[in-house]
Amino acid sequence: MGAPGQRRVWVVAAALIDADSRVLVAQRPAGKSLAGLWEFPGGKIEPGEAPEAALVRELQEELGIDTSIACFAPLTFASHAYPDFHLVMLLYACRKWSGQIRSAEGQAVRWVRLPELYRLPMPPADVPLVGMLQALL
Ligand SMILES: Nc1nc2c([nH]c(=O)n2[C@@H]2O[C@H](COP(=O)(O)OP(=O)(O)OP(=O)(O)O)[C@@H](O)[C@H]2O)c(=O)[nH]1
Repeated sequence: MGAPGQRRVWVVAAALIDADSRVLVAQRPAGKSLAGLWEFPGGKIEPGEAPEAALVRELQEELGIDTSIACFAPLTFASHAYPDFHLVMLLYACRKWSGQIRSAEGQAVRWVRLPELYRLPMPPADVPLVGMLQALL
């Protein structure tokens, strides 16, 4: 459990799923926390922002795609104590978007099948989420 009074950080992320049941992951860039690990695209919810609105914004900023609230199905969440903050991350499944996926912020992105996702190094908060994704696919 997180220490009492530990900073809580709210994050939204998407498991983008293509027609071949592959999932998109992005690599955290050098210089950031958890650099080199593969994560679901997304980011922090801003104060006063609805989670789904934050996800629409993050997917546009990071991948250049357009989504809407109707595209997101709640999948699962992570609640994980990092040394300096407690992460609560809402993960949505998304099979529908418009526009061509491109890495707008220079992150490496990859489409992976489930067995490969189990092998990729991911942030510790993400590890339990992969099993939930497997149940969906
Ligand atoms: N987008 C995303 N963030 C994740 C995942 N797993 C996970 O632990 N996180 C954490 O959630 C936070 C997301 O913040 P962010 O993406 O908006 O900001 P950031 O890279 O600048 O993070 P930083 O402030 O830690 O450097 C980061 O601390 C990141 O390490 C994930 O699968 N996707």
